[in-house]
Amino acid sequence: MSHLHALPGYLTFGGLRPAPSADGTVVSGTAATATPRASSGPEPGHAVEVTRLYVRRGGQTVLREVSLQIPRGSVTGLLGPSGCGKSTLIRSIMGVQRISGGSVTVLGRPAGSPDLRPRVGYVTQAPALYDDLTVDENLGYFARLLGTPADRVDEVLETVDLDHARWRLARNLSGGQRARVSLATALLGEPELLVLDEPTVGLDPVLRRRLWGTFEELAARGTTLLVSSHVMDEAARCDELLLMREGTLLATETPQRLRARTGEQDLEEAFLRLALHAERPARTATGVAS
Ligand SMILES: Nc1ncnc2c1ncn2[C@@H]1O[C@H](COP(=O)(O)OP(=O)(O)OP(=O)(O)O)[C@@H](O)[C@H]1O
Repeated sequence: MSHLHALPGYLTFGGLRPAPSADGTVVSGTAATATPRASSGPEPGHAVEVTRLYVRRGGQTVLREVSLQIPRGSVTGLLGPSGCGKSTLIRSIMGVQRISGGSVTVLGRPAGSPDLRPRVGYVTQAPALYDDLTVDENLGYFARLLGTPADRVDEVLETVDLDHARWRLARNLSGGQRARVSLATALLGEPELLVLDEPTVGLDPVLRRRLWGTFEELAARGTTLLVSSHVMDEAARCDELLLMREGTLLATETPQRLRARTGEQDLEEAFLRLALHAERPARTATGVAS
């Protein structure tokens, strides 16, 4: 499973005490001091290009022949059932996963390149916070590292609806609240690519909707977002969908194209239809990866 790298968001390790991840892993290569971008609007080209990616974990091939492109300035949803390989693909994109074949290019550079650190933000499923600091202190600490104006902390706390918990110690927060602080930390700056591994797990529908609104606003300003989820109703909020199953990419579609292609209005039904096609290779539809 994925783990937050040393610091949530896109912060440097230099001279810092790394926050613990769930399994004690401390991963470099995804964090750095970030300067908010002055320009807005997407740059040309793809933010992420994955070509014929293979990954083995625990003696099993968990990603097979995965190829995809993620356009800049979009919200791309990475969807599929639990265990299909979403986190592993994300880890590969972040350059923290050993790969056994293929290539992964991020913002024109090999995944994990040190110079990507200020340009990429990453929030994993396991929030990593400083438990002995309050929410305000956690966010203030990262804001100072980023050189972000102090009032940005107010904004991100409002975005994740945690104003009321501002003065509480991180260790006393619920799991959902901790996840929201982690996300707030990642929102402090403005990375070119923001990768969020199941950011809405455990959140109530109102907050989920608000966060998806935030993702769309960020994309409108030129940020590329890759958001994994196994909740298919979130797929409708995405510009592009990467649909995974059992370590393979079933399809890359917009929600509209997916509905048209399968004849299903409900995206969950559409996904199931694609999955059934994949189980019958002889009848695989055009463009559906085997
Ligand atoms: N550390 C590990 N060692 C061995 N196998 C692993 C490890 N982590 C994950 N796997 C396996 O790799 C496969 C893909 O796991 P991954 O965490 O990428 O799935 P996922 O789609 O993100 O799942 P979820 O939605 O439950 O988070 C699964 O079969 C899982 O059991």
